[in-house]
Amino acid sequence: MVTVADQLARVLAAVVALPPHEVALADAYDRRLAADVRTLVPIPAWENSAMDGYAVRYDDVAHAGPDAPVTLRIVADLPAGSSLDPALAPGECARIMTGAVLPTDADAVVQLEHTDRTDPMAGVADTVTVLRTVERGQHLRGAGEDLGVDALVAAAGTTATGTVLSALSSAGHGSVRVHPAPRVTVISTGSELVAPGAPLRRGEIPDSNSLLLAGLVRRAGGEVLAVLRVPDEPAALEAAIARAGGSDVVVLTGGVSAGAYDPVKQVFAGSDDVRFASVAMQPGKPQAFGRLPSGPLLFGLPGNPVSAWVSFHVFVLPALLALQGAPVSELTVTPSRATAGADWGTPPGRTQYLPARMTLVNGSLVATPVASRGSKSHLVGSLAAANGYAIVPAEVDRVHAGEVVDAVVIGTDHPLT
Ligand SMILES: Nc1nc2c(c(=O)[nH]1)N[C@H]1C(S)=C(S)[C@@H](COP(=O)(O)OP(=O)(O)OC[C@H]3O[C@@H](n4cnc5c(N)ncnc54)[C@H](O)[C@@H]3O)O[C@H]1N2
Ligand code: MOO
Repeated sequence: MVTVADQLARVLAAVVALPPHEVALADAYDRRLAADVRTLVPIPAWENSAMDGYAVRYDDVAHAGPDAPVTLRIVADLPAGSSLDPALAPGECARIMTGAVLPTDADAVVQLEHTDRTDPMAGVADTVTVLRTVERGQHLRGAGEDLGVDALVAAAGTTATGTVLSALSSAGHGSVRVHPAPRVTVISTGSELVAPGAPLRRGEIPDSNSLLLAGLVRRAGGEVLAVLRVPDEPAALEAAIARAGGSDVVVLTGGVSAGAYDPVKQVFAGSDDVRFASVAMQPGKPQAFGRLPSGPLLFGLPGNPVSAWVSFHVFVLPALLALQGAPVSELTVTPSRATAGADWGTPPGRTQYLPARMTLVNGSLVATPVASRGSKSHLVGSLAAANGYAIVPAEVDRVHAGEVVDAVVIGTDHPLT
């Protein structure tokens, strides 16, 4: 048997990030940046007002107060977006709105509540009386006070969230180079599989892996090109694989162990392209991985649903992230320490990946098996409650409630509570 680390190393050695392309910011959501992005314009772009009020010369209002009101002549009105730069002589000011560029001659803003013109809808008067003094520079937002020109906004590998894209747009960018979404074909093999909801004849079961894997692929940033279901016949599998030629990744389930009708084994027997491995993990022992001559990476995951779920997180997810340009540091998860919420048994000689409900109890992580029968690979019903998994070393025979274990929070399925 090979170790999980060796199998993952084999997978990652075969993956290079997909070639980047330039897309409009609005089309970049959830993609990874292909290069560091720096500011083209400062943020803020202009020195501007933080308040609705009056742009003044500080010296005019330095001594203003309730007992010493200062009346100024209003010579301009500056809404946000105005390109005007009115000259202000001593005793003059401009009405200004939040976000409008400060006139070159002004060096402070008096908010309108501190004048006798408190009604913003009343139109611009000829004069305004300032009833309170300000600091020099008060209510100004300096050009570049957040980020100057040529400052780093987001590093290569960052995911383009709405937050990141808003920063890139503010930095003067309209488009950005990103790695595309990996295109993935999901293939379920098994003559026992029928469409969800179809009545079951003796021996048949619903094909649940198709939905499982298509969902996980999308969550991981992949684009699901096709979801195919094929019987345990090599010719049918070969036809499905031929259809998947335009994909970056093919994820197959089933047919990778020792069964008499396991088509994946039959199709790739003796192939240099796709290799089979017994990995020292439970679930997830039988694995196939390689690159098809037509280009796509191929993952042959065990058909048992929990095995497929675990195998996805351990091997396919890191590959999908690497294809999208995620930094190396994100490709291997560093488990958290969690307290076991119950006793459970573990398999001999294999690292256990136990689907768990992760919760926070008094601020500390607790990992509780989602199935009373532990990590058995067919327990697909209880998998719906999992939001993480515990990782138990091969040499541990049994986990007792209260012991500390390694665990990974997947998090997005059920928030930690
Ligand atoms: N003699 C041996 N038998 C098995 C071994 C072994 O080493 N020697 N390994 C066992 C382990 S461990 C696993 S895991 C499974 C993996 O089997 P396969 O990948 O060949 O998968 P299948 O036999 O096709 O199916 C296994 C199981 O999963 C169900 N299944 C398959 N596809 C789906 C699907 N799309 N949706 C829902 N359920 C699915 C299938 O009906 C089987 O019950 O092999 C063990 N056997
Ligand atoms: O390794 Mo299998 O994946 O135990 O069920």
